[in-house]
Amino acid sequence: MISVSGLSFRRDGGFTLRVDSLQAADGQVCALVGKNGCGKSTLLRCLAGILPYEGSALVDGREVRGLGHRERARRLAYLPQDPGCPHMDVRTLVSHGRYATLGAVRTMGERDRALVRRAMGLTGVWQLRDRWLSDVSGGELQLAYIAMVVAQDSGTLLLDEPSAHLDALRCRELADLLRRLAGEGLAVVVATHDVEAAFSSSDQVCLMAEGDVVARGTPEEVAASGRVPQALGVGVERQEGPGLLWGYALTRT
Ligand SMILES: Nc1ncnc2c1ncn2[C@@H]1O[C@H](COP(=O)(O)OP(=O)(O)OP(=O)(O)O)[C@@H](O)[C@H]1O
Repeated sequence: MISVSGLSFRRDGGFTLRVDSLQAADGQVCALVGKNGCGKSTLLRCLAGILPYEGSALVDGREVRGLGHRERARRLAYLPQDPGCPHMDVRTLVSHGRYATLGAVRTMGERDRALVRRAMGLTGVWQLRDRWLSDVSGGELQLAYIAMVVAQDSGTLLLDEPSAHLDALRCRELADLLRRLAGEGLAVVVATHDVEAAFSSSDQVCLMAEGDVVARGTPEEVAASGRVPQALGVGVERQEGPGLLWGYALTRT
């Protein structure tokens, strides 16, 4: 669980992130949405303990910046926007999700191997497990990274643009996976430009603009807030009917 109060972070260039209050409860998916440069990644990096924020960001009631590396990895799994393409195969990358919790010898036990297998199964990369990362597609690489943070088996997932390279069907499958993980008790915070998915498949939407949270609540509340067109440059509208992929669609403002 994540609980933010009075958090701020100021960059040298003048950008300031200000989040008065934000809760991401266990069992819930919280989506951060907003235009390029509004501060989604900056907020996630603060929550991950990477940026030196002021104010408070608690994970499971403990201040993030005060946590040691292992304790943080046990409680939080963070997937950055562009994690890179290291020289290793898919299975090794996914296994990295376990490393922070291994002992000094760094040997995986049966539970670790089971978590890695399960994460590869859930994300659909099991059949790619022996492929080099340089030899998989952009979307497959993205899924391998998602498997890595799922394998970490922490209570909170912080995901920065996890659907960025995924095709339309896999975006839907990812949304279902995040819901499933939340159903298992995880708190999931996801920064995304997939606005339809964010509104259709999250418990809470956090709408950001220029470093501020301008609306926060259930998708229905945020959609009805009147703040979406200015913050996103597009509107969102509930849609109903058989065969639709998402419950919300984008509209022109
Ligand atoms: N390393 C950095 N040094 C200086 N300024 C930065 C750095 N990273 C981001 N910024 C600036 O901080 C602001 C917020 O950036 P951030 O990456 O948090 O936005 P974002 O909402 O995640 O954007 P996007 O949707 O494009 O990924 C922007 O003005 C950006 O230019």
